[in-house]
Amino acid sequence: MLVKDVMSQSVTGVDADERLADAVALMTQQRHSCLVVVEANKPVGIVTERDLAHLLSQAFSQSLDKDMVVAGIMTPRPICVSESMTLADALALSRTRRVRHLPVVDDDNQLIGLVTQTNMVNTYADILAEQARLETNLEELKHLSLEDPLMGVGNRRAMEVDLAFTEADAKRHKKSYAVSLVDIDYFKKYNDHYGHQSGDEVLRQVADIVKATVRDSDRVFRYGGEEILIVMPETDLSAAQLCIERVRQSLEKAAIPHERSPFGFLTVSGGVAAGVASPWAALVADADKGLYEAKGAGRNRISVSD
Ligand SMILES: Nc1nc2c(ncn2[C@@H]2O[C@H](COP(=O)(O)OP(=O)(O)OP(=O)(O)O)[C@@H](O)[C@H]2O)c(=O)[nH]1
Repeated sequence: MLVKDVMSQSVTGVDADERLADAVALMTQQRHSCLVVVEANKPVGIVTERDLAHLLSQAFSQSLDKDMVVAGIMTPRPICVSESMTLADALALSRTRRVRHLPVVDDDNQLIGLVTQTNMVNTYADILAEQARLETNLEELKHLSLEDPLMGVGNRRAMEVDLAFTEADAKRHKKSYAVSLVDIDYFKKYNDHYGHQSGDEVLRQVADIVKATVRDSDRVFRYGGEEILIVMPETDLSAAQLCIERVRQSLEKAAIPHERSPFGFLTVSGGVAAGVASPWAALVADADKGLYEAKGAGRNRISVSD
């Protein structure tokens, strides 16, 4: 935000030898809080309400000279700024130099506007209000977001929407759909041994391998923690088992070192379930049972719950 974005171009420039009475009349008429005194339109002074108040206080003690000229009360050498100065710098200047009015000049020092402290503070208040509004929007957007930022796959909310759609579609077309839960083996030990940050990196790596292995029509979601859920539309149980077995083998081939696993590298276990008219929550529960059995049977394998 620059000075030119907030400055007022309605600024009263007066000659230093203009009659003060006329200048003040002009100021009142135009409802300006200051006059910038110019010589060939170059600011040479400034008369503010404060100067007039000072004059008024003198008027109580002595009679006013009716022919007094503007130069008689102006503050000489006003602090001028260029229109390309940032608002923050202009505000800082007005605060440190204790001036509330900054004439704005061009490269030739010609008066082109005026920026006041009130202008600037009001604009900042507007910016802060706008910022607060944008932050609220961002929070809402994050909430509405459908992607898990760590794994770069769909989040649980996206998963539920997708599963409901896939279930309805399978029922309508009387075609089987399948789900699988895939879980990294000994992941707690991985975190403990390599650190949580490496754990995060490996989660993304595993998600990438899963995405690259399944069919384009299959969809991958983070179910929670280190568990991944795969939705396979138009897929029966045996085809789903083959697909998830390929995922397991892809992980084996990637041979990501895991010193604390008895396999020596990172492995996954999986459970698979399929059905035509089954509610998706029932299929996910069956896949979870299969996963539990695969873990119990020694890990690095795929199971189907009976
Ligand atoms: N780095 C990292 N770790 C996570 C994240 N989410 C969950 N975890 C960790 O994943 C680990 C899961 O541990 P467990 O449920 O005991 O499973 P496990 O150690 O893989 O054991 P098994 O599944 O039985 O082979 C916990 O230590 C969690 O802290 C995450 O986003 N990042």
